[in-house]
Amino acid sequence: MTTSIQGTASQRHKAAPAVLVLEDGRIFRGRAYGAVGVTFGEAVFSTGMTGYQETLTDPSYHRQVVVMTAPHVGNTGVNDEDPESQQIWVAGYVVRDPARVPSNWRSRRSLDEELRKQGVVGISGIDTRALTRHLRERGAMRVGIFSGNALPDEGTMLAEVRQAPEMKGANLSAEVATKETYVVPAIGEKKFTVAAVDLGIKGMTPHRMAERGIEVHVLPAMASVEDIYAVQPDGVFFSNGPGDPATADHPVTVMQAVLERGTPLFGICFGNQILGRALGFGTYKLKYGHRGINQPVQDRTTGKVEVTAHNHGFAVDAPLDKVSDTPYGRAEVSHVCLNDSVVEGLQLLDRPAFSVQYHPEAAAGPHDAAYLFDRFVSLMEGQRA
Ligand SMILES: NC(=O)CC[C@H](N)C(=O)O
Repeated sequence: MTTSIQGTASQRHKAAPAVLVLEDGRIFRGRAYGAVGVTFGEAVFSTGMTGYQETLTDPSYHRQVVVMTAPHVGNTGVNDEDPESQQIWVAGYVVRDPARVPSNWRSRRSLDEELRKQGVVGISGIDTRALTRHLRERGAMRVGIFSGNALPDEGTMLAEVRQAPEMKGANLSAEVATKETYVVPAIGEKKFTVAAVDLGIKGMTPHRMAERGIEVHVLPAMASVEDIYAVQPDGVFFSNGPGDPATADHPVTVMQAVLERGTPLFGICFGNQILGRALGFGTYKLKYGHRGINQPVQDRTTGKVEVTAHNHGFAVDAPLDKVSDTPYGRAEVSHVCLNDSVVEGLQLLDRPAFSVQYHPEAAAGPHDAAYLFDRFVSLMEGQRA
């Protein structure tokens, strides 16, 4: 144990210098954390104090550099049970004060080690509170992290950041989704079959369905309507995922065909934005998004407030105060964020379809919204009755 403490401390002492450069010219200097190198992405902040493994492995974070507002990160190390996908997806990782000694009965290795193993460039030792306040004031923006002993001058780094692609207009689902269909079997007795379109799905989502007796066929992002109906689904699901929903034309068209047929439909996060578009609403980029595990959302059908996990930078532009007429019948905003009145859920009144912008699978996060998976089951039961 003593050796590992000394080892970690001396490694950190020796960590190469690192610089974080925002596209508006603001610069933070710290030390390399994880892999040494260069990375670019969209700078976003997450306020979750726990669940860093789930955050890092959520495919929706593809091409984003995540700033953790919690000052201590890595305290419980890295285990083999909590990842939400096969790899870390964040483009870069920004922490204030990494754990010197990870400690947890499930821990297999340190977070620093895992980031290095997976080639994820990070930075530590910077004022993440100041950085977060900056992003709140100026909005999410492009960022670069540069680490190593021979760094380019500031002007060169800034020019490189400004050449990196923006999140607005990015079409990324196919880069993270499965290439082949796979099946997550029902736990216990099988009651339903669901076709889940993988736009960047988190592992906990099919698991939450499997727990309810659903056999989940996870299909690639570019799956066709025929591919979906080939599995004879009782319901169709559209997952979370990275990128700008305004670019996701293929899933929108596919979803419209599902709505047309009246198959029970459920969407989470990107899936909610796809439903918004399928109904004819627009989407827009939020100034700095919602990312964390304690966002208050009101379910407008019951009036109940739930504390929920979020990870979204875009939102649906639908009217809060009226029922809308759409090509698939009447639709309404079912959930709303109590911090800023952003649309957090949609439901159709004449067809069995609904979606939420946040994460009822709760990985990580509170379980307040688990009832939404039961609502999906009720829709499928209703269709059979
Ligand atoms: N978690 C998600 O599905 C995110 C959806 C979309 N990429 C956004 O940022 O809003």
